[in-house]
Amino acid sequence: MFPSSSSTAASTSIPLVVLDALGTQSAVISLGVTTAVLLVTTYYYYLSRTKSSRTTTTTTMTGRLVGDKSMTASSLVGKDGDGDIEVLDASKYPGGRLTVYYGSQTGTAQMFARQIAEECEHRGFKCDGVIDLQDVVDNDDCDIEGTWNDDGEGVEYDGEVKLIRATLANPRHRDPDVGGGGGGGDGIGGGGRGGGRSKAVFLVATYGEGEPTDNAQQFVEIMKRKSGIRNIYDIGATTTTMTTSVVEEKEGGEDEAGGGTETTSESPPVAFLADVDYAVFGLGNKQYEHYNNMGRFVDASLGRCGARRVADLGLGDDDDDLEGDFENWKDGVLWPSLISRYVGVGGGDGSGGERVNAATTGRITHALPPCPYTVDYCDSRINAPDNDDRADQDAEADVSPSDMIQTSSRHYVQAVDCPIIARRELRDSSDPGSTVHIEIDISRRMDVMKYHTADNLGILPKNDSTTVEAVARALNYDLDRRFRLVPKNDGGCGSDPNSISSSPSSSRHTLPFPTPCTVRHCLERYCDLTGSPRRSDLKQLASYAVDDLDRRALLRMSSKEGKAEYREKIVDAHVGIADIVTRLCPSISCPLEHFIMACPRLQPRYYTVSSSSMVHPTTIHITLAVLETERRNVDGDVKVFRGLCSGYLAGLKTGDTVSAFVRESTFRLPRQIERPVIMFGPGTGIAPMRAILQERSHMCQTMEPQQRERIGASILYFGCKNRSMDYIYQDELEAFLEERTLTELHLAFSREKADKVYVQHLLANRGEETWKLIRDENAFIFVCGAVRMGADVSSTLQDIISQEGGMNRDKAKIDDV
Ligand SMILES: Cc1cc2nc3c(=O)[nH]c(=O)nc-3n(C[C@H](O)[C@H](O)[C@H](O)COP(=O)(O)O)c2cc1C
Repeated sequence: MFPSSSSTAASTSIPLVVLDALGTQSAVISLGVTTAVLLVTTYYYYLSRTKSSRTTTTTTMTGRLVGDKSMTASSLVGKDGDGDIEVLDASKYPGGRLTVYYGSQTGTAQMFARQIAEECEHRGFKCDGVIDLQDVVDNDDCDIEGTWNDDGEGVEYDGEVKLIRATLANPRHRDPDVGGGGGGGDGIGGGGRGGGRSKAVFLVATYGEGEPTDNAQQFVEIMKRKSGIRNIYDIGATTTTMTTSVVEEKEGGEDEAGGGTETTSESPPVAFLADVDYAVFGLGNKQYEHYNNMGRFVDASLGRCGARRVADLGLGDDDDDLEGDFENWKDGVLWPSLISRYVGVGGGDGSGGERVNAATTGRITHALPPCPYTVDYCDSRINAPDNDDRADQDAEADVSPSDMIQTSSRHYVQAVDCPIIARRELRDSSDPGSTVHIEIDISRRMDVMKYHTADNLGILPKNDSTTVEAVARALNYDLDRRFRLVPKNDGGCGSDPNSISSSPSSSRHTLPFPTPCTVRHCLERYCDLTGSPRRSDLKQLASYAVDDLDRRALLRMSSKEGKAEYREKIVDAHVGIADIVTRLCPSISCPLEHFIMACPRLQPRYYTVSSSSMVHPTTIHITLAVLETERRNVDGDVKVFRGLCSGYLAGLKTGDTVSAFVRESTFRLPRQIERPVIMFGPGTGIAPMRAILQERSHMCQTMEPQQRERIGASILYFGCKNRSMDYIYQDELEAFLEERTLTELHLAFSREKADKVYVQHLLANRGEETWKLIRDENAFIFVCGAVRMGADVSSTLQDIISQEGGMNRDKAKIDDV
C-alpha cells in the first residue's frame, strides 16, 4: 500500500542515469567570412524517467477508398450505407468527425493520441482513427494515378500530394456537408461540424537533432517539399509566436494558415490541404538545442499547404512535466477551441451540448479502457520454464507479420541475438564504480548488423527473472503458456476509437510486439516492469484495482493535483509497475492483454560503438558505465538502484547473447585525411574517439610512408576522477601516442587536486593553438559525453574563436549541419 500523502513538498529534481542511451548532435560553428567548419557531436545522459511507451492501440485507417475511385470527393459525401460515409447522429456527435495522427519514437505521442481519441465521444466528436504518420505515406490503397482526390478546381495534384490527401483529406474523415439547421458554425447540425472539412489533431515528437521520429520521416520529407520549408531549422525561430497567436478564421488565404512563416521556399506552396482543419501538439525536451522542432515544423508546414489551424500550437517539455503540458493544452486549448468552433456550447440539439458542457467543466471518468487486441493462448504449454527459447523458435515460422507491429516497436523485429565474446572491467578495483568493455560477435548476422565506425548500437534489455516471476505470481499468469495477440477487428468505430475500419489494413501497426511467444518472454522483453510509469499509466492501472484504497491512491497520483505525490512516491522512489502490482497495490488484477496495454514497453538503450568497422568488421565494441544510485524507497529503506540496461549488460558473461541492432549515427571521420581532429571524450565519452583512433591507426599502417605524412593531427581531451582509478583505456591511448596516431593527449583529472579540472579548462588554456587549427587547417571537433560538458566545451570554443579571431561572439554561433 502507498503511504498516505506526505506533507513534505516533493522534490522536483529528476534523477539522472548514465549513458543508458544516447542521442547525437552535430553542429557547425560558423565563422562569418572564414570557412572553418567544426563538427561537434555530443551525446546525452538520459533521464532515468521512463518514457511511457505504452503502446495501447492503433488501428490504422489508411485512407481506404470507398466506392468507385473515379468518384470525386463531393460525390461521396452525405451518402450512407455500405462503403460510403456514414452520416453521424448529430445528437451524439455534434462536433462531427476527428482524426488523430502521431509521430512517435518511444510511444508517448501515440499514448497522447489515444487519450484524445478516448475523450472524443465525451466531447461530442466521433474519433475516426488514431493514425501512425507512417501509414499516411504507406498508403497502399491510395491510387496516386487516379483522379478521385483532385477537387475539381483545376489543380493537377502530383502523386505525393495525392498520397497525403488520401488520408488527411479523405472524404471518409470529413463530415458530409449536408443538411444543417441549428447551431451556426460552418457546417451541419447542432453547432456546425465544419461540413466538408477534415479535422486532424497531430501529436508529434522530435528526435535526433530536431528531426522527425522514424515513423514521421517520410511524411516530413513530403511536407518539406510541398510547403517550401526546405530547412527544418528555420522554423524554430519563426514560429514561436504561434503558440500565443490567435488564428483568425478566414476562408482560404495565407493568414489563416498556421505559417505566416519565413521560409526558404523556392516555389510557392500548393494549398492542397485547404479542406483540412488542424491542431498540433509537439513533444520535446528543452535540454535539446532544437526544442520541439518537429511540432513547430508540422504546424507551420500544414499551414503553408493551406490547412487551417483551429487551436494554438502546444509544446510539451519532457525535461519537466510533459504530461502536465499535454493535459493543459488538451483541456485548456484543444477541446475548448474545437468545441467552440464545431459544437458551440449550448448549441445543437441539447444532448451534445450537455455532454460537452459536462466534459468541459469536470474531468472525464474513464470506463475500463477498450483493448485493441486479445490474447489467444496456444494449446501447447511449455513444461520446463527454461524451454522458453525453444518455444519461441518453434513459433518463429508463425510470427506476426512485421507490418502488424506498431512502428514504435520496430526494434523488437529488427534486433538479432549476438554472442558476447569478450568482457572486461575498465576501472581499477579501488574504484567503487564500474565501466565495462564488451565485445559482441556479429559475424553470423552480417546481413543486418553491418556498421560504420561510431554508429550506435541499440540493445534490448531484459527484466531479471525474479521481477518477472513476482509479477506473474501477483497477477496469476502462467509464465510457460504461449499466446498470440490478435487484433480486435470489430468492424466499426464502436467503443474502440482505434477500430475504425473493417478493411484488412485496419490491423496494420496494431500489435505492440511480435507473437506468438510465452508469457515469460513477453514480461521479460517487452514490458517495462521497473521504470517509473507515467501518470496516465497509473490511471489505467487504477481501472484494474479491486481495492478502493489502491484505486484511489493511483487515481490521486495520476491526477493533475497529485503531481507532487506522484513525483515523490513514484519517480523519486524508483517505483516501477512491478512494485505497484506486487507490493503497493496488490489488489490489481487484470487479464494479460490489459496488462500488456497498460504497461509501458521496454525500450532499447543506445550506445555509441567504440570500435572501428575497418579494424573490427565482425565485432562491435561498446563501453558502458554501470549506473548505481542510492535512494530511499517508499518504505524508508535505503536501496541501490541499477540502471536497467547497464545493470543487465554488466551481469552478462562471455558466451551469453544480447539482442541488438545497429542504428546509423551522424558521427563520421572527415574524408580529407589532412584535416586535424580535436576530440573531447571524458568518461565513457571516449567511446567514439577510441573508434576514430583505431581507424586512423589502421589508415597509417596501410598507407605509403609519404602518404602517411599527410594525415592531420589527432588531439584528444580526456577526463575522469583520477589517474589510478578510472583512467579507462589508458594502455591503448598510450600506445596510440607512441605510434603517433595520437599527436596530443590532454588529461583532466577532476579529483586529483583541490581545484577541479575539466576538459573545457584545458581547452581554454590552449586557445591560440586551437584557433590556428580551426582557421588554417579546418579542424574537425568531436565532443561526446554529458550535455553539460558539451555545452561548456561549445561555449569555450566560442570564446576562443571570438577572442583569437577578433570577432563578435555571436558570429561564432553554432549552426547545424
Ligand atoms: C535520442 C533523442 C533525441 C531527442 N532529440 C530531441 C530534440 O532534438 N528536440 C526536442 O525537443 N526533443 C528531443 N528529444 C525528446 C523527445 O522528443 C521527447 O522525449 C518525447 O517525449 C518523445 O516522445 P515519443 O515517446 O512519442 O517518441 C529527444 C529524445 C531522444 C531520446
